[in-house]
Amino acid sequence: MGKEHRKKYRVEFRKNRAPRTRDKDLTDRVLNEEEVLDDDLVREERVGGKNELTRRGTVIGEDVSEEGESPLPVVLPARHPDSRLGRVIAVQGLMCLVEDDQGNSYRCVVRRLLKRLATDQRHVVVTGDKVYFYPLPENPSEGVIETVLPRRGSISRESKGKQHVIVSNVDQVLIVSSAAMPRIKPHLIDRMIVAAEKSGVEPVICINKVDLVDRADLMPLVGLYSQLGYRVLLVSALSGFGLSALIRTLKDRVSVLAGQSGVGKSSLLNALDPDLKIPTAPVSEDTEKGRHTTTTARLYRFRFGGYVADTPGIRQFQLWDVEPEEVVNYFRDLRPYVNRCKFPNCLHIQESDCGVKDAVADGWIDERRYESYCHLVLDEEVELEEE
Ligand SMILES: Nc1nc2c(ncn2[C@@H]2O[C@H](COP(=O)(O)OP(=O)(O)OP(=O)(O)O)[C@@H](O)[C@H]2O)c(=O)[nH]1
Ligand SMILES: [Zn+2]
Repeated sequence: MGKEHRKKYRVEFRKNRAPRTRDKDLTDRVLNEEEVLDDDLVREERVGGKNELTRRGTVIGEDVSEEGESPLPVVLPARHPDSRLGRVIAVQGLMCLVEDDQGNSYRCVVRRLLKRLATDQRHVVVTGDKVYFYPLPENPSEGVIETVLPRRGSISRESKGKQHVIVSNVDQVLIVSSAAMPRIKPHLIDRMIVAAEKSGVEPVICINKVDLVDRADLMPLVGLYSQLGYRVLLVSALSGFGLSALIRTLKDRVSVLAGQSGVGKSSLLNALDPDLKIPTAPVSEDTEKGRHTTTTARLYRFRFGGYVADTPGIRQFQLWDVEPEEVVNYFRDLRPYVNRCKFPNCLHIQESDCGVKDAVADGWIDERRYESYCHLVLDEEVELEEE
């Protein structure tokens, strides 16, 4: 993708740096308390077919990672007796805001041992992480994060060869576009599908403003994506059409809404849950140089259950550093034909004896999808102007 976008993203990143924390007292208190616990390690053992967390042979908690996920690290920091599961909903400097499953929130610091374990990561804990934490007895609204559970479906950006996670454990990206004003841009949808697939997050295509068009006109597009196995939702924030289906999709999951400006992301969130207080005013730009700041997103809880992750940068959910050879892997309609190409390093653009191009010519692959593929491989910008 073009340098323009990357640059733009970085600027937005800087704008959103978290304020410096004023919670030195809490940090100090916790660090002192930790000395006692640091050498008391917990082992993960397989007990009765499940991964159990044990301290000196006693089962103290069950591994909550789902089947097929990477197992927890073998040695984990000790569990505090009051330890419980929570989800990080925001990271502000050294503080993390953690919510338990009842929706109570705690301001937490990260245990020092945990920080030491993560050597090459700047942020040990990021928004979206599932963690074990314990509240402090002297102030139950404050706590300490002990363990971060394995992540999956993280949205991250890459800079200088390193990956920076903006939000972890995202279940789905809602690719929001509008049926009109601005007109629908299938190439942009394809681009965001690739970004979602690369992140390991399920893309859901959401076409807003269907009140402005005849829905029958959208059917070819809906059919195309449905055939590829993607969920497509037709909605209108204005008329309320399709909003109950959208609520069912968002309920109890962590979602990101992405899409170009003006398609109605804010209007949709407002229509779904007017109590959702997502600030829209741009954060003032910080020009301080030489200090690295990473913005992570923030999770907002829907009143019907589930979260939406948001930060201005995340809405322009873009491709970061997808190599040309990699692109075809994220086009599920092109992928089956690559083994028919003569050249193993075929990019399916100019090469002869190309299985993908043959499939396009024979009508097995939608031409427009193939064009999207070519745009992405050739690093061409998708038309973004308003009509
Ligand atoms: N007709 C119609 N207009 C809508 C609908 N949803 C949003 N709009 C209008 O579209 C415009 C843009 O909506 P926003 O919600 O600000 O769009 P956004 O995607 O959040 O835009 P950014 O904040 O710039 O990313 C507003 O004028 C809305 O009133 C809809 O379902 N139908
Ligand atoms: Zn080929």
